[in-house]
Amino acid sequence: MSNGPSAAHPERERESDASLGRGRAFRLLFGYARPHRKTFLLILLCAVGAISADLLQPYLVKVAIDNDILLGDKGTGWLIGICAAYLVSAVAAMLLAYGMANLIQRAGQAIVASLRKDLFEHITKLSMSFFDRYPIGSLVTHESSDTETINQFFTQVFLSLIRDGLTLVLILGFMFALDVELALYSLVLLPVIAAIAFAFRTLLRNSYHRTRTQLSRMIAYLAENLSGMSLIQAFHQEKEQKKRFTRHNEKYWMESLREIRNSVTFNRTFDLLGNVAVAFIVWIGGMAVLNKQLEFGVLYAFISYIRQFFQPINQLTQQWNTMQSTLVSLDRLWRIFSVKPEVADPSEDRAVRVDPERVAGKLTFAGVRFAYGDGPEVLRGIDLDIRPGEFVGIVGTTGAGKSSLVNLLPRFYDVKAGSLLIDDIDVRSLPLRDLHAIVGLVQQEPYLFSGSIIDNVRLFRREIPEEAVVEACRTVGAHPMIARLRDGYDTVLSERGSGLSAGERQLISFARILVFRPRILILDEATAHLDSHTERLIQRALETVSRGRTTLVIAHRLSTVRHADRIIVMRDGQIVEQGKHADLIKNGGYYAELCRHSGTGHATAPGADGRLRPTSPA
Ligand SMILES: Nc1ncnc2c1ncn2[C@@H]1O[C@H](COP(=O)(O)OP(=O)(O)OP(=O)(O)O)[C@@H](O)[C@H]1O
Repeated sequence: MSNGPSAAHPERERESDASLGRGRAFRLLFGYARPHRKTFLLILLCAVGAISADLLQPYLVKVAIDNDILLGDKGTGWLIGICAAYLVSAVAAMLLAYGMANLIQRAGQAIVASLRKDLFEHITKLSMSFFDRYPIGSLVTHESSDTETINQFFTQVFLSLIRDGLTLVLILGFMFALDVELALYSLVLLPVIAAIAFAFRTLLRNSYHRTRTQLSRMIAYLAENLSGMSLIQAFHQEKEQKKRFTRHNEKYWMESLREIRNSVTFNRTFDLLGNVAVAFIVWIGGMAVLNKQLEFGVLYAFISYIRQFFQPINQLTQQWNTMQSTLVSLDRLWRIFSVKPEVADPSEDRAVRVDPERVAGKLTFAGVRFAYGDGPEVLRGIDLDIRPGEFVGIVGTTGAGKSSLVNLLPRFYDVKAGSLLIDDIDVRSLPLRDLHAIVGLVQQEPYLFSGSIIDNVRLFRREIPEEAVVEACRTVGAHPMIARLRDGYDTVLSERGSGLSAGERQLISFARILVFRPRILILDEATAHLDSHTERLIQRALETVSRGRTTLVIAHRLSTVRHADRIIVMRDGQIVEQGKHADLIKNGGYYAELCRHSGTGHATAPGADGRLRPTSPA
């Protein structure tokens, strides 16, 4: 009966293998950098200008020494001219370096901002099965620190490659232009420098990784403790947790110290090498000056260049760590970007367009089978027809498959076999936008965003007038509770609406339903203990909201569904009984047993607080 796509080969969510490699990760990065190529060209020009101006200074001093000071025949005017040129080059170097730093920051931040935006957009489109597998904490890290590492790539690694790389090349150019022989002597130490840089590179990388690992362990431990604080206090675990935190803290401290020690040793070794090189050039060059084979100014310029030669090598070596973490971050981001949503919009030729307002709300589950990922089947052949406007209660013990069943309707997951139809149209043929306008959801733990109550009801859609929101809240009975709050509808809720009780959050979700008017309503009843007043409010709100729409209620209290048109009883992924409350009780089957376990008699209807308690199957 299905007119939708076959469920036999659902599109699998694909995660790229690590084998995608760095090439593709870098291509991702350069794709983001491409729109800024003019800025990068400007950065390059600034770098060439700034470094040339910088390196011109020792040359100007050499000219002053050799052509004027030592000869003494050009007069003060000429010397002042050289000094003025020196100052101009210093100011030019400063301004160009300033421009370069600003441009690179601007390009880096812009790239990271668009990367972050795209990543967020991509994540919001991924299916629920992805979120089942992927820890939320990791996604937060990707969105915040991985993208920040990429910014560092531009503002540190890339900057260093351009600035320090060019500096090295230009210094060599100046040195060879001044005196080839002395320039060659200066390079004698190069293999030693390379060997030391190579040895330190491994040391620095290892200590960097150890520190990052310890830091993330400490943060993970901290996050876990903060979210479980009530449990820690209730079980007086403060001392034990403090001890464990101290261990993490000390390990991080030790690793940080070791990292700093390595880095300082590396820097000072380079300083020492620089001084050895200077001493060497003073010796070789000094001898040449004494033998009148070299001008004194050239020796001065060489000493200055040698001093400047070691700094860029040091900087470039230090960027190795950032480069490594950029590669790791890029790889992680690429893996997320390459995940394709398992649940996707139907292709153009398969899509069936409907007017969500005109949907009658008939539901058909035809041979539905479902499992999470490659796990065991949790729905094992569900056949069910629900009339438009019918009020259906779903009951069963914990893990029976109630939530899994209703989660198929908004396509949080797709069936593994069989089909699920709304007004005889397979849900997989409906564009997701239309489907989500048809199916409304009130979750067990309704999610409220940080923002005002009014925005939470109308979900930030400013075109929905305030009056409509107030009207909806009045209808579901949430208005008196909201009116009591200091800022009424403008009260800003904290994270996840933690200032409100579970029942109050559900009332706000009911108001959302009235505002958005879906034709089918799914309610996962709050299990948290509700006071009898809120419970009554919810019961009344449910009656109001379900009027005229097909309603599926996962009930944890029998009283909620006692008057349902039909009660569906689930066990081990199957429907074992269905019918009206009185009939089911009369049949004396599994439902009747559930009622008995929930503390209500067999013969009598469950009382107002008749809750379904988990019980082992009879
Ligand atoms: N995201 C998930 N990933 C893997 N398995 C899951 C997931 N959600 C539920 N399950 C498993 O599927 C089975 C059915 O769970 P489901 O949540 O549908 O039951 P339920 O009847 O709604 O239970 P409850 O009344 O406790 O909410 C259970 O065995 C559960 O462990």
